[in-house]
Amino acid sequence: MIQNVAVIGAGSWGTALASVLADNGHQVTLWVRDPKQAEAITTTHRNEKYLPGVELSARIAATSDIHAAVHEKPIVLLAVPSHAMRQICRDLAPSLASDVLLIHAVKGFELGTLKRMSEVIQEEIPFEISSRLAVISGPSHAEEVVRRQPTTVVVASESESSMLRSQDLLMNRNFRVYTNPDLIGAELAGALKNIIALGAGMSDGLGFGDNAKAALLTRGLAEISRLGLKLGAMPPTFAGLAGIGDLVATCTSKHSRNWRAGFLLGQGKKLEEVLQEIGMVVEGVRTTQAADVLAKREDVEMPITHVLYGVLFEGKDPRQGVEQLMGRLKTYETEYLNPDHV
Ligand SMILES: NC(=O)c1ccc[n+]([C@@H]2O[C@H](COP(=O)([O-])OP(=O)(O)OC[C@H]3O[C@@H](n4cnc5c(N)ncnc54)[C@H](O)[C@@H]3O)[C@@H](O)[C@H]2O)c1
Ligand SMILES: O=P(O)(O)OC[C@H](O)CO
Repeated sequence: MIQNVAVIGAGSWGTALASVLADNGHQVTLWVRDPKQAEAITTTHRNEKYLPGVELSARIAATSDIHAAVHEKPIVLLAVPSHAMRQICRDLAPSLASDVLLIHAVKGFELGTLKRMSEVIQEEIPFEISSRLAVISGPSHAEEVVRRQPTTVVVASESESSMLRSQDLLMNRNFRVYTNPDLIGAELAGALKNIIALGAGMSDGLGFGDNAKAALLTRGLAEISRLGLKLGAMPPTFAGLAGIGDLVATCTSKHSRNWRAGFLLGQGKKLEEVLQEIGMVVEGVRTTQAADVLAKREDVEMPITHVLYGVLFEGKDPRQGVEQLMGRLKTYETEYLNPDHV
C-alpha cells in the first residue's frame, strides 16, 4: 500500500532512506532545518551538500516546517544525529498522529544520560506511540543505498507488527530487510561499532596493515559485544547484520566518516580539525565517550575503547595507544573457554 511518510533529517542517511521509500512508491516529506536547503531539494531533486551528483525522485518533497512534515503522517522515520534526537522528539511530539508508526535509524547514545535512542524517544513521545517503535540498523552506507547497490539491513522492534510493517515499507530488490526482535541489541551494536571503525581508520592512518585491522575488528567485536550483552543485547545480534555486518562495512569502507576520522587522527591531525574537515556527523566520537563511562559503570573491560578515548580527549599519541594495547598483560581469548569462567 502506498503511504505518506515523513523522514526527519535530510543528511546523507535521511536522504538515502527517503530515496528507498520513493523507489517503493511512497510519497515522502523530507524535513530539513534550513529552509533554503528544503527549497533546493524540492526544486532541483538533489541534495548536493550530502549526496552530491545524485538525482532524487520527484516523490520526495522537502520542508523546514517540522509540524507540517509529520502532521497526519502514518509513518515517521527519524534520521538525525544522536545529539539532536531529544529536542527533535520534543518539537514534533505534539503534531504526531496517535496511530503513527515511528522508525529510527540513528546509531548513537545521548551523551549526558548514556541512554539509547529508543529510550530518549520513549521519554519524549507518548507511550501508546513509542511502544510501537522500530529501529533500522546494519551495513548501509548512504552513498551506496542511494545508487541502488545491494544492501541488507535489519529492522528490530519489541512490537512484532511494527517490525513487519517496517520491513514491508522499506524492502525492495536492492534493499533487503531482515527482522530481529532484539531492539536493544540492534541499537547497541549499530552505535558501538563506530568506536572500532575509528580505531580501524587510525590503524590505517598509522600505516599498519591487514593484521592490525583484523585484530581490531576481532578484539573490537569481543569488547563491544561484552558491553552490549551486559546492557541487555542478545548474543546473535552482534553476530548478525547490525553487529559483525556493520563492523566490517564501517571499518573497511571509503565512505565511512568514522573510519575517515580515525585515519586523519592516525595521520597526526587533531580532533577539531578532523571534524571540521569531514563536515558530517561522526557518531563514534561521542559514542567512545559514552562507552568509556558505561564500561566503567558496568565493570566491563574495553581496552580499545579506553585507548581511543585517550587519543580523542586526552591528547594521547595514537602510537602510544597501540603500544599500550599490545603490551597488555597476557590473557585468554574468550571468557567461555577460560577455566575460571563459570
Ligand atoms: N550516512 C550513512 O551512511 C548512515 C547509515 C546508517 C546510519 N547512519 C546514522 O544516521 C544518523 C544521521 O547521520 P547522517 O549520515 O544522515 O548525518 P549527516 O552528517 O549526513 O547529516 C546530519 C543532518 O542532521 C542535521 N543536523 C545536525 N545537527 C542538527 C540538530 N541539532 N538538529 C536538527 N538537525 C541537525 C544536519 O543539518 C544534517 O542535515 C547518524 O546516527 C548516523 O550514524 C548514517
Ligand atoms: O559513515 P559512518 O561511519 O557514519 O557509517 C555509516 C553507517 O553506519 C554504515 O552502516
